[in-house]
Amino acid sequence: MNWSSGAWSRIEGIYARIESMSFIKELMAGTLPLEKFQYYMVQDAFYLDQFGRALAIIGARVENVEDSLAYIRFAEGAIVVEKALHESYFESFQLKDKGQIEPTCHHYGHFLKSTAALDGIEVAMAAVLPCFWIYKKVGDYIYQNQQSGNNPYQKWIDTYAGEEFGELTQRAIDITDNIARQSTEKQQQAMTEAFITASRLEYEFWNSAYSLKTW
Ligand SMILES: Cc1ncc(CO)c(N)n1
Repeated sequence: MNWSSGAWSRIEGIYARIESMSFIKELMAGTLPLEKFQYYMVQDAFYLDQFGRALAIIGARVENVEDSLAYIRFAEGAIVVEKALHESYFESFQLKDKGQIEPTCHHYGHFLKSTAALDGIEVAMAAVLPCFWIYKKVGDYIYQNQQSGNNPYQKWIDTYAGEEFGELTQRAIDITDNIARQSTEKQQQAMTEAFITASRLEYEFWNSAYSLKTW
């Protein structure tokens, strides 16, 4: 069995809780209060900056040149492509100022950056994987189950349910599985721990937006 299949089986409970979160249900129905989506967008702009940097660090550290290129491209994608999505949202939802980074985003972003910089490269890859994989799953879940054809958050849904994001996700899974095959049992366990932590933080990220959590 691939490392990723075993790791995903460890977060099935967390993932099931994500699908049933109020934030996700209301995003899918298009009824999520604008204030909560705005909070999410502002925090996600801070998040993507940190995620992009974590990916760039992995790209710089990984030995295989093809893998290095893949992570450098993921970093570019996180910063450029998603920023464009945010900028259009900042415009259409009248978000003027950048706001400030709140506790959950701060925690998650710094977890990713410190793991990418200081832990083994295999652990760093495992830590960033839920960012791809959970969003892909959630994007597909919403896309397949939504009822209303007139959703103000449709662009967000289409980005993550789209084929392009699916391809990036699969590439990240494959590279991480490949690294896992070259790792010891102990390293693989550390990978799984980091994968679980990041998945918990994905849950908390949406949860904090729903409750508008501040310092
Ligand atoms: C919190 C979070 N995780 C993952 C993604 C997808 O890259 C995102 N935009 N935001």
